[in-house]
Formats: sequence, C-alpha cells, structure tokens
Amino acid sequence: MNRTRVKICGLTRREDVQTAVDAGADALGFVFYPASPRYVSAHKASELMAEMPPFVTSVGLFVNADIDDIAAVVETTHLSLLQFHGDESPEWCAEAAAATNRPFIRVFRVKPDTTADDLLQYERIYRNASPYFKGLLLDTWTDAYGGAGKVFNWSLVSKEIGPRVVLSGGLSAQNVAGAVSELRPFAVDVSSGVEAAKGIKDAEKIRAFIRAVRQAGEPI
Ligand SMILES: O=C(O)c1ccccc1NCC(=O)[C@H](O)[C@H](O)COP(=O)(O)O
Repeated sequence: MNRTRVKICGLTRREDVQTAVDAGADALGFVFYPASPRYVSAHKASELMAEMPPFVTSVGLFVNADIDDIAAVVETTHLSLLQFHGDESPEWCAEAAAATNRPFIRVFRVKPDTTADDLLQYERIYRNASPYFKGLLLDTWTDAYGGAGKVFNWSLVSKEIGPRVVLSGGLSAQNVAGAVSELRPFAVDVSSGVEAAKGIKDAEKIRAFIRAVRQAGEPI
C-alpha cells in the first residue's frame, strides 16, 4: 500500500514550517495570490524555504497570475512545483510551466453539479496539454479561490482517479482518516484545518493531522 503524502498549505511563519517538517510533511505550500490572507512575498517565501530540508517539496500557489510574475517568484525562491488555483487554461499552464521549467498541478474546484466523469475529462485534457502536468488537486468550489475549509462530495472521486489525486477542501485531523480509508488518494492537502487563525498554523493540529493520515494508511 502506498503511503499517502501530506501537503500543508498556506505557511507564513518559520515556526510553522519547522513544525510541519518535523511532523513529517511531504510538501509545503506558499500562497503567491496577493488577495489571500496567507499571501507571502517571494522574498519572505525564500526565507521560509531556506528552513526546508531536501526531499520536502516546496509548492507555489498562483491564481490567474502573469507568467512573468511566476518566473520572478521561481527565480527568487527556486520552488519545486507550481499549483494553479484559478481559471488557468491547459494551454496557459503548459506555457507557464515550460517558461519556468517547473512541473505543475492543476486545481479542480468541485461544484455541486460536478460529475465523476468531469474529473476524468479535466485530468485527461491537462495531461494531454503538457508533459509538466503532474496531477489534479481537488478542492471545493466557493466564491473565493481556496483555503475555505469546505468539504465536497467525496463520492465523486472514482476508484479510477482516486489514487492519482491530491485531495483537499475542509480536511482536518477529525475527518482525514475517513478520506484516506475511503479514497486512498495519492496525497492530502490542508490549510484551514490546521490553523489557529488565517495564515497562523497550530502546531498540535498539524501533528494530529499527520498522525491521523499515517494511522489511516497502516494495514489493518
Ligand atoms: O489559502 C488561500 O488563501 C488560498 C487563496 C487562493 C487560492 C488558494 C488558496 N489556498 C489553497 C489551499 O490552501 C489548499 O490547496 C486547499 O484549498 C486547502 O484548503 P482548506 O480547505 O483550507 O484546507
């Protein structure tokens, strides 16, 4: 059985980076969307990423950004992976990834009328558009772009696509074990479920979240 990877998203403080790394996070997300309460500048993010050991992936989140701005962030931070969280087309993602020479994941924000087939089709389109595409991150559709702490209907995640997706949207130490047991996603991603306030992580919630993922992944 594969170990479910864990991404902790929306980090803004050194101590939270350290806690997440010590607790065993596989990836850390930094939000470069200026309207977000979790926004960090490229300069701040590069300071935070300096605390990260090898083999932990640094992920940059962008929402409808300019390719030149993304390239500038990549140059300053040397981040490993791009996450496109807005309305970016397959062609645009392919161009941005090639321009920065970075792989990317694309977010699908699940709506009440989304079907299981929509997810498969969306994934196919992005995969065919670029060799830099590394998979879908599923989040819940809301008026804002992300980090809203809302769960979507997990029954839309078919057995076919489940093991390839990064599951997010309203996960917490309380519900993540159920998600891992039910869907066996490649990875889970959390932001608000491990926070004390927006952008301020809670060390005990991070540790409890990662413990819950690991326990759910153990063979019975
Ligand atoms: O965190 C934000 O403020 C944010 C702003 C704009 C786009 C994406 C954003 N965050 C995305 C995430 O933190 C995660 O990828 C994911 O949506 C998990 O969010 P949550 O439901 O809070 O755990």
